[in-house]
Amino acid sequence: MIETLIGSRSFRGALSAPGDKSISHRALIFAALSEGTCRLDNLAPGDDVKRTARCLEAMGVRLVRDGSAAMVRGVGLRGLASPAAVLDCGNSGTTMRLLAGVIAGAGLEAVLDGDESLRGRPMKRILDPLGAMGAAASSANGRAPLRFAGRSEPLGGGTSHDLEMASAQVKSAILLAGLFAKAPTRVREPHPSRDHTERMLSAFGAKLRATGDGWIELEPRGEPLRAPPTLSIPGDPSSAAFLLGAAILADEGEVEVTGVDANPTRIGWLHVLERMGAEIELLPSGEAAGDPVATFRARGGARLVATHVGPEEIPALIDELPLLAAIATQARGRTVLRGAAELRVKESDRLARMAEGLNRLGARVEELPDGLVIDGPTPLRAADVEAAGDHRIAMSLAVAALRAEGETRIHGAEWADVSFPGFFPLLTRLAEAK
Ligand SMILES: O=C(O)C1=C[C@@H](OP(=O)(O)O)[C@@H](O)[C@H](O)C1
Ligand SMILES: C=C(OP(=O)(O)O)C(=O)O
Repeated sequence: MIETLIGSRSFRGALSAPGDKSISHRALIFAALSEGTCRLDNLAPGDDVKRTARCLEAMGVRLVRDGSAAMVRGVGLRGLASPAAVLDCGNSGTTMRLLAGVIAGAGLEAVLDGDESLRGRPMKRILDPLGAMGAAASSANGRAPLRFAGRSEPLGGGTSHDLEMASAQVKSAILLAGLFAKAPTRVREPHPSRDHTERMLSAFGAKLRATGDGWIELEPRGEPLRAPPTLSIPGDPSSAAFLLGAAILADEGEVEVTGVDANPTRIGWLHVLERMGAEIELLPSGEAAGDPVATFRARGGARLVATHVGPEEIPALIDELPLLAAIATQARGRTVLRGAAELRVKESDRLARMAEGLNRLGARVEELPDGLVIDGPTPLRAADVEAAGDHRIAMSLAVAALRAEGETRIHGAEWADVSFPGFFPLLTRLAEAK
């Protein structure tokens, strides 16, 4: 599907963000592994989270959806059944990697598969630690489909995993498998990645502790996990970022997004934008699902300056880096984004796709093996650009397109539905608002 966007000087509106994708996946999984019924409100609307829900159903979890809410009847740590058919994770890396941990821990016989993009993404990073924990997980080439042979004995546990890379998905796969093990599981990463799994494990009654030197230790437990009767998912900062970014690039207008998750492991991009001189603020407004929540406000018209982003900052802005690249085209000076080689193995090669798309729009972007160099500001002009089967690329190029003179055509715009259904009509409405 092609979406046409007309360059606009203003961008304004007040809204709430759709439910957070990362927290939604985990809320479904933890509710499924608990005993009792849990109502989840404001689940993320995109296709990725629907995949997790359907896979859990295929493993015997009763789930009744009602719009953005769902009632989940948990089956407990021993109640999952081996699925009769291949589990289709679609485009969702989080679904595949987190469920791999659950399946390995529960000793189910299962096959996890996905679409062409997901079949191209590296899975050895979870197969190796799960194998070290005793799971019989295999794959022909370190990629999906992933096969799990069933086992009747619980995992032994007692393993320590000192990860080479910061990855919430790898950390979560290990901790989820560790929930079923007989002895404690320890994991450590070089920089902190999003900590939703840790927060939720503790909230559901698991025994998790952080040792002073960066290790997280999960103790096995005799008692079942306990879900709260209701859990309200906060808004997704990674979705809100696109609307705030569009406001920052506009000459005038203001966008306010309420109820957004403000977990520090998710909002590194906000600090980078502040450093670039953007007018953006965060007004704390409470808590949801154990995370701080805030209203985020951004205004157009500020003169942006270039910045450097290094490896230690990447985990807290990993999904927003394409957006930051789009914004950097309008900043004075040379922006250098480094330590982001991981972007090459997301839904697409996000470094290559952003360099290509932004250069087509008239920007000056060069690729590095692990990042991008962007010289700005450059006036952007309309062009035909490609989402390349990647929701974040579709939305980042859309934000740049609003800054371009003329009508930009975004091919494959429907991919935005993976995390933010309704994004394009919303973006157009805010760009046209008086
Ligand atoms: O755990 C999660 O919910 C996610 C972790 C990140 O991936 P990695 O753990 O592979 O960095 C992120 O890119 C993805 O969108 C969601
Ligand atoms: C990388 C992403 O998701 P996943 O890894 O779950 O496919 C994303 O949402 O940008």
